Order: sequence, then C-alpha cells, then structure tokens
Amino acid sequence: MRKQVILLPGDGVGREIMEGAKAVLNTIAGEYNHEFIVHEHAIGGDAIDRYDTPLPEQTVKACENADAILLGAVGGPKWDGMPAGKRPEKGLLGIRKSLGLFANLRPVQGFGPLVHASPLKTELVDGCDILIVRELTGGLYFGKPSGRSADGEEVVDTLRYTRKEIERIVEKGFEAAQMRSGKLTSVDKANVLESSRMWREVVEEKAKDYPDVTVEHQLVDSAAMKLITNPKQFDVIVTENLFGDILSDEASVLTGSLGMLPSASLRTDGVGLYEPVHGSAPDIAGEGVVNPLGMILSTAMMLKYSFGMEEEAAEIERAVKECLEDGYHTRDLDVQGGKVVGTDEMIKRIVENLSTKSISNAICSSYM
Ligand SMILES: NC(=O)c1ccc[n+]([C@@H]2O[C@H](COP(=O)([O-])OP(=O)(O)OC[C@H]3O[C@@H](n4cnc5c(N)ncnc54)[C@H](O)[C@@H]3O)[C@@H](O)[C@H]2O)c1
Ligand SMILES: CC(C)[C@H](C(=O)O)[C@@H](O)C(=O)O
Ligand SMILES: [Mg+2]
Repeated sequence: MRKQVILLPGDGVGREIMEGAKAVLNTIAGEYNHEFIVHEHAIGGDAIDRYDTPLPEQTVKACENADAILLGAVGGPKWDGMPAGKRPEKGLLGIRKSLGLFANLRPVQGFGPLVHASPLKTELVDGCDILIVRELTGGLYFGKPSGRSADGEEVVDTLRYTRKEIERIVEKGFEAAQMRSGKLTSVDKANVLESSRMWREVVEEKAKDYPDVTVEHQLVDSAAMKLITNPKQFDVIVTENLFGDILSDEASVLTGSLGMLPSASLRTDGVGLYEPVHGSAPDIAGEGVVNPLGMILSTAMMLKYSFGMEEEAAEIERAVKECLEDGYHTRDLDVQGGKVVGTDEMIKRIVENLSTKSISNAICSSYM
C-alpha cells in the first residue's frame, strides 16, 4: 500500500518522540512492502516561531490531502504569555476542528510489567482494559462567547453542544462497547449541567438501538474516584470534551505513566489524526529521556484505523510489549528490576524487535 502521512512534531518532546514514529514506519514499510510518503509540517509554538501563527494554512491544506496525520505535542512556557488566539494549543484545537475529528479514542491498558509500574495495587490494575471515547470538537473548548470583558474583570467560556454532536459521539461509544465487552459507561454532570442532561437523554434514546449493550450513567466526580479505586468496572467510557481530557490523564496512572497512552482522533471516513495523550513535557524536553511508547502505539492505531493494516499494527504492539517484558523502559516507568534506557535506545529496541517477527500477541487489539 502507498499512503501519504503528514508529520506534525510540534514542540517540546514532540520532535524526540516523532523519531520513534518515523523509525517504526520505516521498519513496517520494509517488512511489509508498503510505501509511506511522509511530509513534515509546522504546528503550535514551532509554527508561531516560523510563521507567526499556530496553524499555518499550508499545514491545514497538507493535512486535508493526507491519508493520516501523526502529531507529537504542542505548547510550552516559551509561548505562555501569548494572546489567546496565538497560543500553540490553538493550533491543535484548530486542526481537530477544521478536519472534523469529533471522536477521540484513548485506550488504557495495564499489561505486563506496567501493572507493577502503576502506583495502584497490582490486583486493581492487572487486566484493566478501558477505552475512553472523548468528544473532541465541541463543549467548553469551542463554545462562543469566550473571552474577557473590556475592563478585564469578567471572563466567560461557553459549554455548547447540539443534539447531533452528542448523538454522533454517543453512537461511537455504543459501537465500541458492542465490539468489546458490551458495557458502556456514560460520564456526565447531569445533576448540574443542562448539556449533561441532554447528553443523558441522547444516551437513553440510543440505548434502544443497541439492546446488547448495558448502559450505566455516572457523574464525573465520582467516576474520577472509581477510575482509580475500582478501574476494572469500566470497559468503554463515553464522555464530553473536557471530562474526557481530564479522565484520560487520570487513567494513565493505571499504566504507570502518562507517556504510555496513545490516541486516535477520527471522523466518519478513514482520515484520522494520531497523537499520544501527553503534552510537550517541557520539564524533560531535550534530555533524551522521554517515553516514546505513546507515540509509537499511536502509530499502530493509525495503521489499524486509517489504513486497515491490522497485522502491522499488532506487530508494533507486540514489539512494545516484548521490549517492556525484556525489562527495557524509560525512566518515567517505575518497574522494579528493569533497565532504564533513554529515548533513542528504547526506539532502537522496538525497531529490533519489529524486525524479528513472531506470532502476534496484540496488546491493543480490542480497542474498537
Ligand atoms: N496533545 C498535546 O499536544 C498536548 C497535550 C497535553 C498538554 N499539552 C501542552 O503541553 C504543555 C505541558 O503541559 P503539562 O506539563 O501539563 O503536561 P505534559 O503531559 O506535557 O506533562 C505532564 C508530566 O508528565 C511527564 N510526561 C509527559 N509525557 C511524558 C513521556 N512521554 N515520557 C515521560 N514523561 C512524560 C512530563 O515530564 C510532566 O512531568 C502545555 O503547554 C500543554 O498545553 C499538549
Ligand atoms: C493541549 C490541549 C489543548 C489538549 C486538550 O485539552 O485536548 C491536550 O490536553 C489533550 O489531551 O489532547
Ligand atoms: Mg489532555
């Protein structure tokens, strides 16, 4: 297969982890006789520095014409004082919105040595397999009005959803639950927010179309507590934009590191943007210690969801798993008895593992 992939390394550790994605794509291309035509474009702070905007027109055009997009991370203290429209994060929100990528899938799995890396008790984490389905192009992130009054003494952000926007993401949640264990937890704040009350209504209506799925509603505050006290009660969680953002970082604790989580941002056709859940990690950028696995697993998700390359994706997941089982990990993972290696060494080991194909033992095959 021949596929066009746009790389958006972005800021901070973004460029370091993108090396992992590139190395893995190169290896898969060689092993399976694919051709990945990659072009790099600017986004975030990098784009502000070079083009005075976090989302240059040429970046949007290239992404619109691509088969899929890989993104590292955006943001950092260098751009913290920028006005709202010129913050690096605007570039990320802008590309999600302009491509209509409303469905954000964030799988969380405690597997292999990761169950010991988590600060939670092993028996709580062992076997955890959760998919967070986060709405990505609505809610507080995009509602108007948003801003400050002229005297600077009042601020407003608007939480807005249309019924249609809720319906399409809730459907994704049901579809995912149907393909997995058949359990869907819808997370909202229906005791306070009108948007959440409509969300609940939509979930109830849609439930009639999916009689094989068991639905549960949870309020976001107690759901956040249960996520780390009894995580195995969850399979698919469907929730709105901001709740999904917060719950996914929290859920990363189950894996021992925020650096482990991949994500896919999708719409109804095959085009997607794939990025790790973590940010630009300015505190460790440039040190060569960042965990590249969230980015590498995001690359696997791209192969699976955008290109239908199930076997290739499973190979990457196997290589990651085996590398961790062999004891190699970056320093963010607190695995007793393991060997701490830097980012480059971790990438090198994954590539070596990939080149020695063995029976597939996918860790992420049940994403959706
Ligand atoms: N998708 C994105 O581009 C994205 C996501 C989240 C945050 N951000 C941006 O990143 C910047 C920093 O935000 P933050 O510090 O709150 O969150 P962060 O996710 O960048 O970092 C949080 C903590 O986790 C650690 N960490 C994150 N990823 C890691 C990895 N792969 N390996 C090892 N350690 C890792 C960091 O060192 C830091 O201590 C902000 O500008 C924020 O807006 C961007
Ligand atoms: C950087 C920021 C805009 C982004 C979000 O809030 O969506 C990030 O935290 C994420 O989780 O992808
Ligand atoms: Mg986030």
